Amino acid sequence: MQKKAYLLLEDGLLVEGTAIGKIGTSGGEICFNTGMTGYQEIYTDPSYYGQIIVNTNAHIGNYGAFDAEQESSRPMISGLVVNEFAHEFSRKSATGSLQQYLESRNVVGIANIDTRMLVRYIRSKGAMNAIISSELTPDQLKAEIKKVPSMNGLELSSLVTTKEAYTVGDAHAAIKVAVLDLGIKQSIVTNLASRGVFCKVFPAKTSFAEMKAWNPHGYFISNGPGDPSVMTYAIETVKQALDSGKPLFGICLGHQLLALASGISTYKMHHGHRGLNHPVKNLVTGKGEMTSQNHGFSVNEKDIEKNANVMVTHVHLNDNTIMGIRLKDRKAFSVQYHPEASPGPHDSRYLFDEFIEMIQAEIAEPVTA
Ligand SMILES: NC(=O)CC[C@H](N)C(=O)O
Repeated sequence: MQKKAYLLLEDGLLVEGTAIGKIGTSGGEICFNTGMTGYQEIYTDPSYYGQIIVNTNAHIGNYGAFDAEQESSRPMISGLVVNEFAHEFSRKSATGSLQQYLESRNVVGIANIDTRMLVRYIRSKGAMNAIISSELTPDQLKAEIKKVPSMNGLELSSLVTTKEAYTVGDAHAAIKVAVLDLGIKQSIVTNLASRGVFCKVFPAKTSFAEMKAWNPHGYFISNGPGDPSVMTYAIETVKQALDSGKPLFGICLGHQLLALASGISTYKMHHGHRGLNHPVKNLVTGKGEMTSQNHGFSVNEKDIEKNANVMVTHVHLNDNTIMGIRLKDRKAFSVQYHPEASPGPHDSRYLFDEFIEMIQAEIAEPVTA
C-alpha cells in the first residue's frame, strides 16, 4: 500500500498524493521545471537549494538514477512533486531506482499529483512557499509552513559552496581561470576544463585578493541559489574583479551579480523560468538559441536603459526579459541562462569559446595593469 502524503501551498491550497522518496516533511519555495529529461541533473543543481521542484513531465523515474549524472555530490532540492512516479526503471547502466536514490539521500517527495493543474496554479498566483509531508496532518502542516523562509532576501550560496578550494584540468594549461563557486554545477567546470582551461574553484566568501594571488587570466562567477541582491560579499568581489581589468564571465547568479556590481538592480520574477526549451535571441548576431534556464530573479530592464556602459546582448523571446549583458568598458559579459545545459540543448556552448577568446586576446595584448 502506498503511503498518503500532502502538499500544502502557502495560500492554503491543499493536495493529496502518495509519498515518494523519504518519509518525512520538507518545505521550500515551489517552482516547476518543464524539461522532459535530465531529472537527476536538475535535483543535484545547487541553484535549486531551498526549492521544491514540480516536474511537468508526466513520468519521472523511468531511467532510474546514475551516479555520473549529478551536477553536485547530492540532491539539493527541498522536495519533489511529480505526476506518475516510475518505481521500475529500464536502463542497463542505472545504479539504482530513483526511489532508492531519493530515499537514501533524504529527499521528501509526493506523487500522483495533477501537476498540470498545479503548474497553472503557480503560473497564475506566482511563486510561493509550500510544504510536503508524509507524516503530518493538514492542520499540523498549516503551522509548519510558517517556518519556511521566504526566498526574497535569502542568501544561500554560503550553504552550498565548496569548503576548500580545488583545481580542475591541466595544471600546465596556457589559461588559468579563477572560479567563484556560489553553488556551481559541475558541468560548467567541465566545459571550461575540456577547452583547455586550468580552473581553480574558490569558496563563495573568498576575498578577491586571494583569488588574484593565484594569478588567473580571467574570472568566472557561477550560478547558485538564493536572492542575488543581498549577496554584498559577492557583489564586492565582482566589483574588484572588474577593476582588475581581466576578462570575466558570469552565468545565471553570476550574471545577476555582474549587473548588481554595475549598479543595476535585480527583482523577483512572478514565477521564474525553469526548463530546457527557452527561446533566446542573440542581439549581436541576430541568431536564436534554445536554452536551458533555471532562475527566479531577473535583471531590471529599466536600470539598464539608464546605464550607458551596459549593453544588452541577449533577450528572452517569450517575455523580453534580459538574458545577457556585456560591459562596454571592460572585458566582461554574462548570461542569465545555462550554456553548459546539463540537461538541455547545446546551442549556447559558444559562450565558453567566446570567454576563452577574450582571455587569449587579453594575454596577447594586455590592457590590464
Ligand atoms: N541558476 C541560478 O544561478 C539561479 C540564480 C538565482 N538564485 C535565481 O533564482 O534567479
